[in-house]
Amino acid sequence: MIITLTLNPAVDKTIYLDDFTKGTVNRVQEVRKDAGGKGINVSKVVAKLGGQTTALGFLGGAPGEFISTAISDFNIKQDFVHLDDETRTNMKIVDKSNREETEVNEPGARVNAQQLAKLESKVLKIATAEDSVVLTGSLPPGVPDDIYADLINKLQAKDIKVFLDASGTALEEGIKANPYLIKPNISELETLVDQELATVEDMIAAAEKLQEQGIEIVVISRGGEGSLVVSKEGNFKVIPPDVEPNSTIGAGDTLVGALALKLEKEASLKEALQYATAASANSVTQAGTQLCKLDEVEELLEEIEITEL
Ligand SMILES: Nc1ncnc2c1ncn2[C@@H]1O[C@H](COP(=O)(O)OP(=O)(O)O)[C@@H](O)[C@H]1O
Ligand SMILES: O=P(O)(O)OC[C@H]1O[C@](O)(COP(=O)(O)O)[C@@H](O)[C@@H]1O
Repeated sequence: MIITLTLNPAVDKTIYLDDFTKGTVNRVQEVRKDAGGKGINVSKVVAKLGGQTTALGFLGGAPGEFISTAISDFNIKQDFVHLDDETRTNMKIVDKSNREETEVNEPGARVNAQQLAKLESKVLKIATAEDSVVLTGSLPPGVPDDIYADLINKLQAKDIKVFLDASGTALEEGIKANPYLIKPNISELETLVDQELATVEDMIAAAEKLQEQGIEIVVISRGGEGSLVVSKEGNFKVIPPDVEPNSTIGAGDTLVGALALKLEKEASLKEALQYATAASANSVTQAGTQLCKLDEVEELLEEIEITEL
């Protein structure tokens, strides 16, 4: 089973308008609300692709209830710690005139030490060596920067595979515990290695350093250009098909969720990359944070190009 941990869930409110202009009144044409936050999206992807998943994390107030109800419709098991403060709402602005996306993410509901300890004991109790755990997303106020490193150490001591997708200090601290797989995008990787990465060679070299340190698989996501992957099974360049984008929010979570699902089912890394790239390409064609659809993902499989580097 794929267990996800979302310390900072969000209701994703996506608004669509023409010619979004800062510093003036903008009139919205369409609005949609989705249950979001990185781990919750990963669970949605796993469930949509037919896998078993449990979502853990913190939820609070009416937005928390919205998320809980929405994900129960997706056949996702859930075991959240409830907070007094409200779960955040993140605004996603899609300008239809140029397809530009602007994200405005709130800091999230504050978590205290007792609530964090309760969540930590849940994940350590539920997860077994047959499971993979996905730790992902920003840290809400009150959570220490080394939380992911601490959890990775404890979970990996139980032979559990841990996937980490985070940014900034949470990622920098988290990789010290050498998770099984990380999925930085280019800017996250540049911050991590403190270096501009202009070419594919630079990106691969940066990922190889992380792999030598002990991370088994480094997937560098590159938006519409696909991904570069460094692993013991080889290094790969993966190119998605051209698709008509609607909202790219959640594409990274889709890549991670589909990879976790396929790798758990003992697909080769190359097969898992093909499937996850089809899933994330399909995800960008859907409105808001709806993510992918199984039948449409299967239709895209033959269009994925994978080259061994
Ligand atoms: N415009 C696009 N067309 C096709 N696939 C895309 C597009 N944008 C993103 N993807 C797929 O989604 C993956 C993750 O997207 P990316 O934007 O890099 O992640 P993140 O949202 O984490 O920054 C990419 O590696 C790619 O496979
Ligand atoms: O925890 P963060 O970094 O603020 O990100 C949360 C946001 O990221 C998302 O999970 C989307 O992430 P990706 O576009 O990177 O896949 C949204 O659902 C959510 O609003």
